[in-house]
Amino acid sequence: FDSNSINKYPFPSEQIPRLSVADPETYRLIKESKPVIITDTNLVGSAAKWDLNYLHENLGKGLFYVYTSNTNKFKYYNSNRAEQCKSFVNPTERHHVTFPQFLQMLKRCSCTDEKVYLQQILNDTVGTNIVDDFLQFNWDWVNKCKAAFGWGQLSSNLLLIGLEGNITPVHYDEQENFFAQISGYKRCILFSPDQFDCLYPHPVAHPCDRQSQVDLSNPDYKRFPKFRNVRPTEAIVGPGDVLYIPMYWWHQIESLLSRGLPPVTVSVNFWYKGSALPDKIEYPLTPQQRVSVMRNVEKMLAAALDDPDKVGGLLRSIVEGRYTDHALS
Ligand SMILES: O=C(O)CCC(=O)C(=O)O
Ligand SMILES: [Fe+2]
Repeated sequence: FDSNSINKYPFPSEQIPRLSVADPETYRLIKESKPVIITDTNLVGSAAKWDLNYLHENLGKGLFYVYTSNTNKFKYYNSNRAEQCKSFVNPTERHHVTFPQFLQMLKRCSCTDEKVYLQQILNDTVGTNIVDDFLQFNWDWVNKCKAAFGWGQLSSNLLLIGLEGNITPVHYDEQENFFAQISGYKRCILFSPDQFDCLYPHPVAHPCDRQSQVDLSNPDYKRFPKFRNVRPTEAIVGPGDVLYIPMYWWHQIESLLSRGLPPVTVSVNFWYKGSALPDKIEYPLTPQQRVSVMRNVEKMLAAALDDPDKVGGLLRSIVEGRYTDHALS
């Protein structure tokens, strides 16, 4: 990758450890819900040949979700909620197209400022060669991890084909993630769930639930003063690397400029449901459990008031002058 293409940010960061699949330390970190780059897993080795030509020939006639953006940012939004919310302006446009149509869109990008990003959950419309490659993923290893960490079911594998320079802005997911890089390089900037207050996510009922309101490249410190305290941990993943993104960990993912051709990055993630609650809750709650509690409170209020716009006012009535100035004593 081209190191000149690495964005500069106004915060210091640490490096995510990079460890072998054979190193016991890898599993200690995953057990503690800490990010780690795992090398030599051969998790998606059978997909190393998934370049645009091979995918074109083998992906089949199904339809793919492709997003277009007039900036290089692809902020996720819930399209059902976006439709209900009149004042919301979609940050990207979503298209449902065949793979050849996606290739056309990629070609067109080279002469406009528009960027495209294919993000499609792998399904049974793919051709037999892709099915064979999929079956040769290192299921033995991931299944062992799933069992060892008590994770729930594999919920999906998202295929991501992005253009260099594409950015997925900072957000968190409610699932465990083995993020497998196939081709090209991505910079992954992660923030632990205890930095919730610094990252100011949109309200839970908002179309951009789970996304931070802060633009990392141009933070509005007036609105988001605590963003000054963020301390991420980051790494660059390349072909063959697997990044463990723990549930509720914030992440921003940036496709770096490649020196070679074609200028695309290919990744497949493995999203797993989190582990079941322990029999006995221990206190203090973990930062992850705290986020989960906050989400539930917001959801209950939105449902009870039957109007997400009224949640803020009610929360203010509870808090202001009552929990703001005094300790409980
Ligand atoms: O690779 C990307 O651009 C985003 C991936 C992501 O956010 C995820 O796998 O959870
Ligand atoms: Fe994500």
